[in-house]
Amino acid sequence: MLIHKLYPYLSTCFGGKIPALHPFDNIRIHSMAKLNLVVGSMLGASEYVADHVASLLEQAGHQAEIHNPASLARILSEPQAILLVITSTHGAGDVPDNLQPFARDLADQRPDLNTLKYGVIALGDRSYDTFCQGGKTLDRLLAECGAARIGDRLEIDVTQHEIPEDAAEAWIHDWMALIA
Ligand SMILES: Cc1cc2nc3c(=O)[nH]c(=O)nc-3n(C[C@H](O)[C@H](O)[C@H](O)COP(=O)(O)O)c2cc1C
Repeated sequence: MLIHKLYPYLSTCFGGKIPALHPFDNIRIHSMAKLNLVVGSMLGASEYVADHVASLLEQAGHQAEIHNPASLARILSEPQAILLVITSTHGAGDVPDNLQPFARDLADQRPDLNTLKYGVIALGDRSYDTFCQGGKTLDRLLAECGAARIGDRLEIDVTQHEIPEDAAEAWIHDWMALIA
């Protein structure tokens, strides 16, 4: 707020050519969010991405909690929190084993998720016909239950990104602007 104290003096020095300041011009206002990061991983790559994304979210002032394995009941208990699914694909387009109970409960229970907002980071290998199918399946299930996706789904081709965290980092900065 020092600039506001100095404004009359500076304005005089520069012949009154400094534009008037709004009292809140030097205060950045953005809201902080609680995010639940739900992880699907067999070999660890998606877990590394989740850890990295969680620390970037926290550096930006948000609250990030990693759920691995995730419980649908626990996620439903915080409908105001934003859900971020970070999952790979295994088998022939399958959701990783640790995320299967969550996906199965969503498919069976079909909860009303009209107030839930979510994002998806999908890891996969483009040489499979079922590229990123795990992430696509979670995306479809959440949308079918009425949840609203924020931004586009990120699909990381691990054959093109030796360090998937780098692709996630580039994406999360834009995505954070959408949740602020
Ligand atoms: C046995 C096996 C099956 C896979 N099946 C698919 C697939 O169907 N679609 C796809 O996009 N990627 C597939 N992948 C690639 C993985 O999704 C990719 O390696 C990912 O980085 C693994 O992440 P994770 O370590 O978090 O499990 C498969 C990988 C393995 C080892």
